[in-house]
Amino acid sequence: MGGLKVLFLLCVAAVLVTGWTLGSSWWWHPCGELLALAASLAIWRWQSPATFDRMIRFPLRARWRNHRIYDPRWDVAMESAGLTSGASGERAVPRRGRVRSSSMVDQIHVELLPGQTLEDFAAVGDRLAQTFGALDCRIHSVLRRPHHIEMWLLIKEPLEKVVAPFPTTVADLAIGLPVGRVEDGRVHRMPIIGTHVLIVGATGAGKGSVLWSVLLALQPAISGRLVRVWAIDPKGGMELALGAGLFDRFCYGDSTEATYEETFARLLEDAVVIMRDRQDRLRGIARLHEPTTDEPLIMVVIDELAALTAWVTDRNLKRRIEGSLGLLLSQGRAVGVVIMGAIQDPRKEVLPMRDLFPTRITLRVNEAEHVTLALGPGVRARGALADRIPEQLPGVGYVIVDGLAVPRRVRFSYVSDSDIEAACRRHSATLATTEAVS
Ligand SMILES: Nc1ncnc2c1ncn2[C@@H]1O[C@H](COP(=O)(O)OP(=O)(O)OP(=O)(O)O)[C@@H](O)[C@H]1O
Repeated sequence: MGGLKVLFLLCVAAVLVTGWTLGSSWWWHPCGELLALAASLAIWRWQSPATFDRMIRFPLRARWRNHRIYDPRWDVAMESAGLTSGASGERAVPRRGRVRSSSMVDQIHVELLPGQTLEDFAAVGDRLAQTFGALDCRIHSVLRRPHHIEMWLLIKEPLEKVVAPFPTTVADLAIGLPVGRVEDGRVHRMPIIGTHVLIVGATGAGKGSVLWSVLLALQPAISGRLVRVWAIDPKGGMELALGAGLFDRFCYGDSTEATYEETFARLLEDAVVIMRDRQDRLRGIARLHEPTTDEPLIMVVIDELAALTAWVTDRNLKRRIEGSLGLLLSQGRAVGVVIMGAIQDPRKEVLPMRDLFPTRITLRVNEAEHVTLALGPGVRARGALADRIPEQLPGVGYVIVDGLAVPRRVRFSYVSDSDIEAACRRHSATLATTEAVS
């Protein structure tokens, strides 16, 4: 902020000095001042576009849009969306507060009328967007103000740009891995310790990019031996094989093995053994396991969960796999044995234990019902319209975040093959250095 103040003072000084030096005649004075002001603003914008936008461009834009769009259309919009109350003539209209703008979104603070809820606004989001000429209208709750909401009117699709992977360090493991961009421009951090992650999405929705965003972000912790990844890729290794160098164990359903599901069952059973062992040692000592090099976090990554829960034909194997998965999902996270799995079809008959995943991400799905199945009842009504994500936006999805009533829309990083290869190289280099030192 210090730099900003200096910049601002420099601009003011430039205006005064130029105005004073050029203003030798009565008409030059205002012209000189104006010219100097314009020049100062141009320099400001050139030198620090982010602060210029935040302090000058966006506040002016908010005022302009409020004056041109929201002021004249507000009452009509509320009336036509059925958000007013009382008899005609003395209609009560929800009060509009401050408007904030960015280049993509207008955010309007609204005070609810007695008896109104956030869901009332979310249910008519389409109408509000249409009336205000926006692409979409999303409703957010306001922290510690249960009678207020924030309307987000999307002027441009904020998640259109592909997101590059974020650089990470071992410290990110504790604070949440940076894996995507939220529609308000912030970085989305995903907690990994103490949770299981379920990724739901139709084919081509970008489930692979979520898996890889997490794995890539974990690379420093994997290289630091704080995390060990056990990967299962039932699609013959097509999705995960490129990053096999990062994994401690990798099962991919080798076609030469008649019962390759046996290897999946064994991997899960081994994870259960570690879980049991840790339970015995941690009982009465700690309630949540903290990863160390001696006791790392074990993350079991499963690319297509349905191949383990629904498509296994051998009854005995199916029972073994389901038994282990159930145990890991219900007891593993406290002792540092967690699961991250992707699936296309979230129905109960395909994934009976889906409610045991505390972190759930829904990318584009084909049916509205899949949103409710994946994220829980009422979440779609609060804005998680995953069935309406266009096919042109792979990697975009909704995430439920602890403490937020409204689902968060995120675009996950796009991880290319060369990003994965580079992560494997970094990992090998770190291991080689560690071995050379010890
Ligand atoms: N985050 C992203 N940003 C930009 N493009 C992406 C992103 N994620 C995926 N894509 C694009 O979408 C395509 C499909 O992605 P991906 O293979 O990850 O989908 P999927 O859900 O795993 O599909 P399937 O279930 O068929 O394996 C990719 O080839 C990639 O080009």
